Amino acid sequence: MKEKETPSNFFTRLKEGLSKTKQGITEKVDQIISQYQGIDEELYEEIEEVLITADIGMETTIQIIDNLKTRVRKNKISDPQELRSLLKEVLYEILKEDEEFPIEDPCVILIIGVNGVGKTTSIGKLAAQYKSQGKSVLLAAGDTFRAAAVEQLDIWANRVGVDIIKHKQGSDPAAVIYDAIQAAKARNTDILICDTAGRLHNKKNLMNELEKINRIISKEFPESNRHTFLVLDATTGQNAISQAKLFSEICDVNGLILTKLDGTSKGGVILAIKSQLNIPVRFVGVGEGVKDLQIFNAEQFVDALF
Ligand SMILES: Nc1nc2c(ncn2[C@@H]2O[C@H](COP(=O)(O)OP(=O)(O)OP(=O)(O)O)[C@@H](O)[C@H]2O)c(=O)[nH]1
Repeated sequence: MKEKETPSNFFTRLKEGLSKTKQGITEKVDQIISQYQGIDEELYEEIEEVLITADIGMETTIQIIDNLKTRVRKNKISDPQELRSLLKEVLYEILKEDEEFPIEDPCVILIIGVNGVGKTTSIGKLAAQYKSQGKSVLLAAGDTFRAAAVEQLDIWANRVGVDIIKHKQGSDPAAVIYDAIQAAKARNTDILICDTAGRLHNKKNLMNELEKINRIISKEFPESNRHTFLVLDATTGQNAISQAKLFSEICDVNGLILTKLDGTSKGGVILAIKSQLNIPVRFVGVGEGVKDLQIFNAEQFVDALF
């Protein structure tokens, strides 16, 4: 029997996916707190160490500790046990979303990111989600560089039951996007999701390629709503931040998909990403299953951690 998707099993999957990050942050903080009778500088230092080792990064950790201290002072708190809920508040403040995130049809979503971060899988999962919401979805196999990329996307298209526009390996990605746009317009497709190659070591080429693709979308599909989502692999920790910085220099990234949060204790990197780069996290990947890509919700995320 097919499992029915309810908010509670959605949250359970998020919670399970974040269990290692929880062990690395919250459970360690709990252990430390339990050893203290009062709040002093040593306690803050121990918490600071936990946050840094959980890949939250120095800058963001300092910000968190400062906020924590301010709240302790303001609320005249002396019991270390109360630090827990204050820390939860501080993390929520960093992660909370203030923008709405509408996907209005027709829409073109460009998926960018280096190889192996989970681009193809995320495209498949997104396609499945939108399809289940009754949207028509078309995929464009714009990663013509890597041998198996088109094949992999094709497998996802079949699995999900959506159409795909593909050319031979080595062909011009911009030509694939051009054809996909014509097909999307002719078929009245709601959402066109485009894969791209992630050759970050060749920054100039990548920049040219993305510029060309963007020019084609602007010219051929000006009426479309556009999103560029950068896919980052949470298991790479601080490396994910460098990738985000580099990609934002190359093009306008207006959303992040943070994958593989399950199986890593480095999920704290999401806090560094949110506070250091001004790019909203839109989706989080918490498993390999088709339903394991969730719209990011700060409140749920923090609840799952505590
Ligand atoms: N555990 C887990 N695995 C994931 C998640 N997202 C993707 N993966 C796995 O990560 C691996 C790489 O994913 P791909 O989608 O092939 O990555 P890609 O970025 O498209 O890579 P290239 O096609 O090489 O550019 C696959 O084995 C996926 O199943 C996730 O959220 N959790």
